[in-house]
Amino acid sequence: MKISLIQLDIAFGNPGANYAAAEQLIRRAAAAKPDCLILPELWTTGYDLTRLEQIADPHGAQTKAMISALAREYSINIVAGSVASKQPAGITNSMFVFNREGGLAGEYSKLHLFRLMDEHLYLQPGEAKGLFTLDGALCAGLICYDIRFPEWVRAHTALGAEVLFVSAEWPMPRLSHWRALLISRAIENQCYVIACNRAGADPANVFAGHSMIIDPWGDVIGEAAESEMILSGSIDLQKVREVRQQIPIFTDRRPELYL
Ligand SMILES: O=C(O)CCC(=O)C(=O)O
Repeated sequence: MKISLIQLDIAFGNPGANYAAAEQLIRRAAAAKPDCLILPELWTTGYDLTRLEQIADPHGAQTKAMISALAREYSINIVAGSVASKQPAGITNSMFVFNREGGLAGEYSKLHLFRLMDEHLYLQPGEAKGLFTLDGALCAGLICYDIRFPEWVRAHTALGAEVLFVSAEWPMPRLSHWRALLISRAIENQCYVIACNRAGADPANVFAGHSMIIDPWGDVIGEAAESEMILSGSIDLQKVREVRQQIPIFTDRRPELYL
């Protein structure tokens, strides 16, 4: 499975510019015929939280229409990062996943809102897991701060997820945490981690880039620099099965004693 990560530099509070830039990069990445693309977190608005009421995508409709059409046109799977999606009960930070036919394969709303960046004041948290299937592989979607919660990640891999797709707007000052947390999640869950961060800066933060592809042994098989770019790499699900057989942690774990 060939994956491309679109490490977009997001225009602050400007959905029009971001839809156009993302479409251009998706078309460029799709020309190389990957099996799957992934975008970063909140890629239509960035962290312009105080204006989300005006700029969030109602029901994610514009995002879904654009990504579904591109997935179908190129016959690729697209993990559409996350966008601010305006629902009757509030605004969620939601990931939409489309399959090669352009059908909605999954939907996940960020469960852990990041207080340090005031997310809890403007967003409603999700309440459900982010499992979905792409080309027969069971995958999980996670959003940024979620990777600091190993028990949440395990809730997905204990059900069989073999690939974790992480979309993020992770700031530069904690780049060392980003790398260590992602590598740890890959090692302890013996799965692939495909983590797409944004590039660039907004009025409050400089973001780290460094999108990563990590294999089930914890080896980094691809890592972006800081600026806007497309990172590509291949994953082989057989490797997940081999590592899980070699060190059978899912057989040896004793969850009944962990509470
Ligand atoms: O956990 C962190 O350090 C960064 C999290 C974050 O930026 C986010 O969830 O948006």
